[in-house]
Amino acid sequence: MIRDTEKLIVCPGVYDGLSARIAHEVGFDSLYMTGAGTSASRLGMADLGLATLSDMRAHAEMISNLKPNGAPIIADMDTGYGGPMMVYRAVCEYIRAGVAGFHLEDQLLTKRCGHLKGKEVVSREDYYARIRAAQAARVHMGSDIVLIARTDALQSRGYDECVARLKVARELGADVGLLEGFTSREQASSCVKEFQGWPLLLNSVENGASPLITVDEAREMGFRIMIFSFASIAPAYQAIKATFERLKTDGVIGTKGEITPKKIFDVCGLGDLVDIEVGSGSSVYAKDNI
Ligand SMILES: C[C@](O)(C(=O)O)[C@H](CC(=O)O)C(=O)O
Repeated sequence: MIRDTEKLIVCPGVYDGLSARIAHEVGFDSLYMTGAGTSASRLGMADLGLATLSDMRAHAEMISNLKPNGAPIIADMDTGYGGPMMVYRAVCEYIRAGVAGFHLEDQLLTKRCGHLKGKEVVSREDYYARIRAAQAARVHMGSDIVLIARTDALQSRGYDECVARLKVARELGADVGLLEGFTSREQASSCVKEFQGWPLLLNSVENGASPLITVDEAREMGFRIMIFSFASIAPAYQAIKATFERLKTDGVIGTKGEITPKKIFDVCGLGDLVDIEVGSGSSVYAKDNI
């Protein structure tokens, strides 16, 4: 998609099957599987490098295959989960899982969310080794999976170091760049100019380390992909907590009447599943009997 359009691709962050289904229901062209959200939903753990390749790959595979041939999924690949061999393996696994694009960063394996303090990055050479391994994997697999080079060096090493790292990542074959945690709009805008002709991705984390930049502003600046990492996990937290509090105090959940169990199952593909069953000649799940 990034190779076929000049438009800004807007990806809501999804963290589980239901949030991915809701993104499909609303009709987004592309989705982002957040690592922070995967860690929270799959492990119940903070985004501190605890999710393994197996956790991430399994989650990405489930989300990517909810709608085969549907909106492509960009998935977080964190640090690549080890040295170059492991990065190579991670990319091969994401390709087999049906992921359309992934971002690979330069934080230490003991990483943390890009919007926390105290981030450290590996040396330039170690980072480039990760990018080379990722590039080799997709070449060997004959895959067009999109390689997004991310740097988290801004906090500890400054803007110029980020630009230097991304320039080499571009030379090594990365399709897209991601400078994590811009501290101002001016910085975000000048970064796009710096890399004119090479697509940049903007990670929007409301209430995170960066100023709020709207989709229109990002488009105006020239970003080509925008992900909203917390677009489902933050509102889910808010809504679930408010509901649980109501349950505790009032003894009811209080959901609107139209939110029936069937409504939720419809969002989760009930119609398509029944079509498969009926089309196969079975009447167990007939349309008028469910
Ligand atoms: C983009 C990110 O990698 C994610 O997991 O969604 C996180 C988001 C976050 O935790 O704020 C990141 O920016 O590191």
